[in-house]
Amino acid sequence: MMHNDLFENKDLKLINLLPQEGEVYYCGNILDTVTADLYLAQCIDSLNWESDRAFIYGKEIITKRKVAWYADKPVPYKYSGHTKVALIWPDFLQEIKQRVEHSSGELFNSCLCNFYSSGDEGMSWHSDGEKELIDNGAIGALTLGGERRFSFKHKKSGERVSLNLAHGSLLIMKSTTQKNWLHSLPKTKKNVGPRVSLTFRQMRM
Ligand SMILES: O=C(O)CCC(=O)C(=O)O
Ligand SMILES: [Fe+2]
Repeated sequence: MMHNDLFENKDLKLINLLPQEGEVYYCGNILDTVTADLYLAQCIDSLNWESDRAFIYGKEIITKRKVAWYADKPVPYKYSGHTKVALIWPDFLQEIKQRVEHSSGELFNSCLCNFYSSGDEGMSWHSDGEKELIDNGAIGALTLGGERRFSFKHKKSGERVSLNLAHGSLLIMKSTTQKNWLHSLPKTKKNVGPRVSLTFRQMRM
């Protein structure tokens, strides 16, 4: 049995962490530690990790963070100014997707996977509003590995909201969150272990 099912367990009401113009829910752990450890090892060993390329002030850089992208079909997807083609789900990733769908009450057809090998890697302020994504579609982000801080910043007011993302936990961003808020995974000097995030998405396809 999973404990934090958003919609199955009517007693457990999740609170919207954003004060305005968006919806973010932290479900806490949806996987027990043993399962989360196993999935982390499988992700690190068998996902098709590649360095990401990004444009910073017009200059192309290769990120230390690695990414891999999976979907129901081999659809092209523009990310950081580059076009990638999605790979088809390995069985264990499909299994994780079903758990995330069950806990969030949402359906997903793609997943951008991120691998941060240490606290020296992070993700700077951005929102996930690519045109390939369904407008106001939900994103379900499962964390595996080292606990990290995650922050939101309102695009106009600069107002901030932060939380920690635990091993095996699920964060849901939905509604107008991407339109009105930026998010980031700050680097940290703390000695944190490797972290994988599986960000399940709803694409037009
Ligand atoms: O690693 C995370 O938790 C967030 C990653 C993220 O924001 C993204 O993939 O767009
Ligand atoms: Fe993001």
